[in-house]
Amino acid sequence: MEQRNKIAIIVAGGSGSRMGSSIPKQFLDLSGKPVLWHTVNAFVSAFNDIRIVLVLPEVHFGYVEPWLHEFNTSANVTLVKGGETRFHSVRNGLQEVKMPSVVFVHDGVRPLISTSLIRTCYEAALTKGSAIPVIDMKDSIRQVEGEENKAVDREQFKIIQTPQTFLSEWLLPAFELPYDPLFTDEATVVERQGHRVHLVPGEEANIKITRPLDLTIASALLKEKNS
Ligand SMILES: Nc1ccn([C@@H]2O[C@H](COP(=O)(O)OP(=O)(O)OP(=O)(O)O)[C@@H](O)[C@H]2O)c(=O)n1
Ligand SMILES: C[C@](O)(CO)[C@H](O)COP(=O)(O)O
Repeated sequence: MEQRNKIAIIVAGGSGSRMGSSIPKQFLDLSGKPVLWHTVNAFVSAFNDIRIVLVLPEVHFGYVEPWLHEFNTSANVTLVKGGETRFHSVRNGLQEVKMPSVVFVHDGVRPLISTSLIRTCYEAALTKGSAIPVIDMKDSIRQVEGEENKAVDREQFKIIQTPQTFLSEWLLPAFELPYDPLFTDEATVVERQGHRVHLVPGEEANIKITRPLDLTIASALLKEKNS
């Protein structure tokens, strides 16, 4: 199979308002290392020829410099300034994609991503153009409209994860579209450009650290993973 350059855009440009911590959640401690360290480590462990683009608020560049050298030996890590929304942070990161590549876009706050899911996304994107990890819903869901609410069939819905992975020739033109608040992930942007996105099975453990409880869960999952 054809091989491609691999580039991971890890977005960590948010402020973590739902976490409510004094420093953004991507820099909080998770089992002795910053959350973001675990995320970068997963990509570097998946491929030894991957390039990492780390998108951060400029004021926080100093937070990663103490440990970045650990990864700069095996991977080439570039720091890029974050944007106003996740979409703008991804767009800033994409400026670094200058050659035909498979591009992973991953939330910096999903530190439990496995190397096998990263590799699966790469292979699927090579053949299908894109790979979007999804998991099933396990709760019942209801649609709320004003004062009314009604049950809906959860089999018709999936929970969307990252890394959302694409051939660069799909992703780069899509990110020239004007921003729309509905662009909460890359699949939505690429779909707006006219592509059908390809879903792959995600992982229950690939949680997004959003609120304080998620950090407790991530810590337990990491202990189990490393035991
Ligand atoms: N302007 C932004 C906003 C978000 N992100 C990143 O996108 C990922 C998913 O976003 P989310 O969990 O919503 O993070 P925050 O925006 O930081 O959190 P909150 O919405 O609670 O403020 C995170 O890794 C976050 O750092 C980013 O790079 N740039
Ligand atoms: C990209 C994402 O993680 C897929 O589930 C999600 O859309 C990010 O949403 P957020 O509101 O920025 O946390």
